[in-house]
Amino acid sequence: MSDQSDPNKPKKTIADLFQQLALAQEEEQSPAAPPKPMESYKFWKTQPVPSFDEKVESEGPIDTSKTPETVRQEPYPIHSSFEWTTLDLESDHDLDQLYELLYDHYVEDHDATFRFAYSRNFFNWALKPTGWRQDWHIGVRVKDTGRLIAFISGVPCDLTIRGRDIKSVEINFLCVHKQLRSKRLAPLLIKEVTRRVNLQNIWQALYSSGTVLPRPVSTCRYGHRPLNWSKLYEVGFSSLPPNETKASMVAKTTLGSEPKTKGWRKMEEKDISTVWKLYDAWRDRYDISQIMTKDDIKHWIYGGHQQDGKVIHTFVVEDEETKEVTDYISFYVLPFTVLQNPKHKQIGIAYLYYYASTVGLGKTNKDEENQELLKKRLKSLVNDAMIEAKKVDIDVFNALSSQDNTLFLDDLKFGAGDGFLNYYVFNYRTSHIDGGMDETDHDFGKNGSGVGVVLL
Ligand SMILES: CCCCCCCCCCCCCC(=O)SCCNC(=O)CCNC(=O)[C@H](O)C(C)(C)COP(=O)(O)OP(=O)(O)OC[C@H]1O[C@@H](n2cnc3c(N)ncnc32)[C@H](O)[C@@H]1OP(=O)(O)O
Repeated sequence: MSDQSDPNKPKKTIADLFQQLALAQEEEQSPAAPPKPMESYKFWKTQPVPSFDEKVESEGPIDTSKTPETVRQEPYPIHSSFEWTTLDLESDHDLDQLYELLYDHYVEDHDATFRFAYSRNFFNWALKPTGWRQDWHIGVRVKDTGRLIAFISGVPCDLTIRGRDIKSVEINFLCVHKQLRSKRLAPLLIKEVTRRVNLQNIWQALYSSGTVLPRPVSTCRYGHRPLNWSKLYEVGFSSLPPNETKASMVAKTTLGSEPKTKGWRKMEEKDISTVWKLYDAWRDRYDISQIMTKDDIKHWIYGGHQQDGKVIHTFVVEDEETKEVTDYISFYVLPFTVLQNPKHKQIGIAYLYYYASTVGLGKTNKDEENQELLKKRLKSLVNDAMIEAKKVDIDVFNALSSQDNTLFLDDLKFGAGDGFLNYYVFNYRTSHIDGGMDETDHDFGKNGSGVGVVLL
């Protein structure tokens, strides 16, 4: 039953829900505290990752001994009732099976009121960027029935970490059917994707998880900004804080109806080169960032062929005199399906994606005067992006404490989430990167972060 039908049941907060959904964690935990000693990580202690207490003397790859020729050439052995499969995301059959697996088994809230509503466009965007490889869309099927019961994916994602360029992949959508949990299938999937990536002479990978594993390079916190408070309240997604009324909450969260930044418009194909230049210069601000080619910008930020505006929405600011693009900002959309609610079927969710502004170019967050200007600029860009999000039926706008987001999260009324998102780099040693939280590790910091990558 949904919260809606039981007036005595406390409503979830947005933070609770995302903690359960996106971060797949049971309870709030301090990002600093490993949940178990290194020795208990039966799988991870065998992998080239730093242990929790290891001091970083010099940054760089951990295991450099292998070559594609010395990598195992055949898939790892798997239980006789299962078989490896490579998903063909061009085929409706495989796309449907992936959708069903993730819909039922990826992440859901505890009383199953909300589910991620993955779309074909979303998979095409997330899993088929420039240079994608079908053999990195790895599934496990039941041999007799062909049913898909597990999945893991890799996509190309070259990185710069503290000035050093690293050929790499991003690993995501690791999922095992609920009835097959705790049977060590996850380590098998991870080893198999590692093997297939290594065969391409790539030895590093970026991934994120709500789960604490050895050892995060950084940890960020989610912020959630209601855009349609009444609807969030009606579906049991938001609670009414003490000393507030429904009307006061609506008033507090209402945005203007039109963007205010002068020269604001939707990104067009002709902007790709300029946005690319902005992206590339901007990422110098961060300790870890993704290297993007012009084609990557076309796919990830412009949205490639998906110009129906369903997944990625990007806006630019064009200087009214020079006609130069000076800023861009983007968000992607991944809604929730609402189950068992008489009034609402879906909640629109947006996630802040990449942005850049000439205001911060060539500057660091040590430059106090520029930080003030940048803060003002980002507040106006994000505010306008949220107005655009509202226009496409987004009900809640999410942003992490990564990038320079802490310059606006509090002022733009993002509430801090309860969960943390940990970032990892496989087979690479690097000292901790600032995740945008303050010294208590619980509130947003004030001066940006070192994390310039956004993972889906
Ligand atoms: C160079 C190329 C390298 C490429 C690879 C880079 C690494 C990529 C790494 C993957 C990045 C994924 C990024 C995302 O997609 S993060 C999203 C993860 N998915 C979900 O949360 C969906 C719901 N949950 C599930 O489907 C399952 O619970 C999963 C599949 C998560 C675990 O299945 P299960 O519950 O049935 O467990 P098991 O018995 O098979 O295995 C237990 C072992 O697995 C370790 N475990 C648990 N959760 C995670 C996790 N999120 N990342 C890495 N390891 C994880 C765990 O500590 C234990 O190891 P150890 O404690 O004994 O040591």
